[in-house]
Amino acid sequence: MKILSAEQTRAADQATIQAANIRSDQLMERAATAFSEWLINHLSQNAASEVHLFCGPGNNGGDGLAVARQLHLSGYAVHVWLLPAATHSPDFIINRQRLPTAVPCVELVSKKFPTLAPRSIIVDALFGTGLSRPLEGLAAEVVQHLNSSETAVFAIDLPSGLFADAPQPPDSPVVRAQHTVGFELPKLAYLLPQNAQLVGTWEVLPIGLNKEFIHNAPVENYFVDTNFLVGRLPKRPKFAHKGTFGHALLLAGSFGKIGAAVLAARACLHGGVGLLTVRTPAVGYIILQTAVPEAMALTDPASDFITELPDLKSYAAVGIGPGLGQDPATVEVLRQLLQQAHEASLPLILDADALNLLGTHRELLDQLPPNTLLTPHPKEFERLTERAHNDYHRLELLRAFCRRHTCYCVLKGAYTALGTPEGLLYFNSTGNPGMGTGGSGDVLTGLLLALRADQRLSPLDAALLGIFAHGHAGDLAAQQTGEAGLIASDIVRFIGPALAGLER
Ligand SMILES: NC(=O)C1=CN([C@@H]2O[C@H](COP(=O)(O)OP(=O)(O)OC[C@H]3O[C@@H](n4cnc5c(N)ncnc54)[C@H](OP(=O)(O)O)[C@@H]3O)[C@@H](O)[C@H]2O)[C@@H](O)CC1
Ligand SMILES: Nc1ncnc2c1ncn2[C@@H]1O[C@H](COP(=O)(O)OP(=O)(O)O)[C@@H](O)[C@H]1O
Ligand SMILES: [K+]
Repeated sequence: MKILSAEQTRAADQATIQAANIRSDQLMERAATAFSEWLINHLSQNAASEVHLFCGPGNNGGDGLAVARQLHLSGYAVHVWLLPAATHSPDFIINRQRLPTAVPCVELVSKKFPTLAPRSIIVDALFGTGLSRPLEGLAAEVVQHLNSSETAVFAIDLPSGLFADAPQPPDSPVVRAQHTVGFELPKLAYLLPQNAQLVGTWEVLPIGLNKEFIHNAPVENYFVDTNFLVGRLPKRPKFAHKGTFGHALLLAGSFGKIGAAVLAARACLHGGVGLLTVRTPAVGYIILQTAVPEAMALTDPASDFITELPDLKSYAAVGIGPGLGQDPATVEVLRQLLQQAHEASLPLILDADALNLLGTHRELLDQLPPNTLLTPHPKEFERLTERAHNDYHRLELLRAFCRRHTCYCVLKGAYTALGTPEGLLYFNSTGNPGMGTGGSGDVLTGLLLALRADQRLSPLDAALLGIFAHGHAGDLAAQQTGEAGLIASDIVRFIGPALAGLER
């Protein structure tokens, strides 16, 4: 799915109105109906005594008024509270007129805000994508009042005060919603950690926005769901053999961290690689051969760290980093790997300590072969770049980093973001907080290595499929283990089922 800017969302509205030959108030009615149906469905499980709708002067307020009418006609006890304004949008005015007189509708007055009965709910329809500046004055007071009440808030399109695709100044008032319900496509604001307490859980409802407009809209951000990827993983041909799927080399582990190599190796095998060779320090030999008999062990002469780069000529892709440690000899291995992989156009994946080494030896960043895939968590990313002021800034750093180094970079977390050399960002939709557990990232590296070794996949598809399947495997595992009980090995067990759903 594409993520449109606030401006493009308005243009999509207009394109839909023209192409479908409908009036703008008819499109508003669609949006309001979708929201009302969602809310009624939601409330049937959590009975509410009263619904209080707080409506602003624009189309977000117009949506709120249409929802108020629909809920009233469905038998709900509804109260409308209007934010006074000098001007109102035409569709606000139409829906104000359509509001049945039986619905109490009152203008908000400073310091005389309504006290809400227990078990009532709030619908926040003050401001949506048309927010043009931070809230102040009466609007800010209303937001503070809503946030201080114990009542659950359901936001239409955006929690009021939050910009759809830009940061607001620190401490500017924003509604804290339990749920945010948007239309057709997700907004960038939904996906950022800094907005988690404001947006709450979210979903988007289809309202038939013009497909052609969306198809042609140039965007920098995508939201990757099942539909986006399904069919992108090639099936394994009948007469395929292990050579078809590539031979991967994994350099991982150090004394005390051979487990990281084991996890990445298992994930790589479950990711469908044809052959896997693992380079660990000598201390890892018996552990690896015992824990992962399917992998070949190519042990380093040194006991505790990797100190020598093996010959690379048989491999289709190389992954380096999980549990690697940061011994000076390992830096030289990384330096040689970057150089030789560049010469041989060998796909590379860099994770964990390989990234930390890049952070302390920044000159190596200029040696990254084109299309290298890096998988930092935010702290590792900071070591490669700089400290971000906020989540939007971090995403711009990611875009710039990928452009500058012609690389793919996976910024891990909830809604993991993949940056591409073109400066595009792809946000992943799968995964759960149970995956915040040691070794989850090693599993991702192994899986990505398998997909990069498969020559049938582009670098972009390999990365997107790997990130999505990793999160989905975590979700499948959590159904059995619960989130707290989830460990990285559980993710590995579900890689197969997660990939199967994506096959062509
Ligand atoms: N395609 C879709 O997704 C569809 C979207 N739809 C709905 O439309 C919504 C967008 O509506 P919208 O464009 O009218 O903007 P909205 O958010 O109501 O605010 C604009 C008003 O607020 C005012 N204002 C702004 N900032 C302010 C501030 N800080 N403090 C005070 N005032 C401020 C601004 O005035 P001005 O900036 O001109 O001074 C103007 O009066 C969208 O979120 C969704 O709910 C559906 O109906 C149909 C399909
Ligand atoms: N709250 C979350 N929601 C979704 N995915 C998560 C969440 N927390 C962690 N993950 C995923 O788990 C993995 C953790 O990686 P990382 O931090 O490198 O762990 P480790 O270093 O322990 O292996 C990443 O792929 C990340 O996207
Ligand atoms: K709103």
